[in-house]
Amino acid sequence: MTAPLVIFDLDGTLIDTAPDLVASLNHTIAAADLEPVTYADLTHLVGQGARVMIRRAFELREQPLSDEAAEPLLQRFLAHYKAEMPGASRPYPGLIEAMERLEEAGMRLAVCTNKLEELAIPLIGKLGLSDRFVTVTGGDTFPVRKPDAGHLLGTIEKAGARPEATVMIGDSINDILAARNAGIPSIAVTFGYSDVPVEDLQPDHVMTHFSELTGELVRRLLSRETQAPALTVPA
Ligand SMILES: O=C(O)COP(=O)(O)O
Ligand SMILES: [Mg+2]
Repeated sequence: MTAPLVIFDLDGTLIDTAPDLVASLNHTIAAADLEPVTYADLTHLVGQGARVMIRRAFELREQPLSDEAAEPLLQRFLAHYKAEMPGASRPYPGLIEAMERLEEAGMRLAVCTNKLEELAIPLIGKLGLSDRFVTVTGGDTFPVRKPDAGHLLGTIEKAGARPEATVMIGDSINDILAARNAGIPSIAVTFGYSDVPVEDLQPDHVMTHFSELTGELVRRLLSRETQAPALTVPA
């Protein structure tokens, strides 16, 4: 039997990257004389990677952005973000202990993020987390990205795991929809960058702190089909 796999989203789930995303985005859009964005704005901008984040910032400020103008702005963002990395970004409280618990329970861990690989992989490395994950896939690893099921299924395949034995943990609609599209259980964290209450996304479980993440919880979510008959009311 293959070991269960727990897949984590990155921004807003594993790592609190918001201050650095806001700083690099504001550095980027300042070149086009756009007003800086705030943390509250970020919840509407983040989720589909840097290119989309820049485009959404222009939409927020009701400014046009041509494809030709977007490319140098993306390069400006990447250069700034890479130069500062890891900046103020830190793992969320309790993450390391939670990962250790899952490893001790015989589970394997992976990352599935819409962040570009060239940002995600070094960031995880600089925070000393690389050895924890069997694979890290980014928004540009496959032809599709979250919420497309292909991103999660591709991550599962790279990890040598099976969809039936995988749980997804994330902070946004992209993560919960990707899990639903791939037919795997999802855990939504409340401490990330969702622009709606995560309960509204109807994940299989809601988590307010990593202290709640145990092997027992993962196993319970994986066996939900077998649990379902026990919940039916006898005639
Ligand atoms: O950087 C983004 O826009 C999204 O990244 P995430 O998928 O790790 O949340
Ligand atoms: Mg996220």
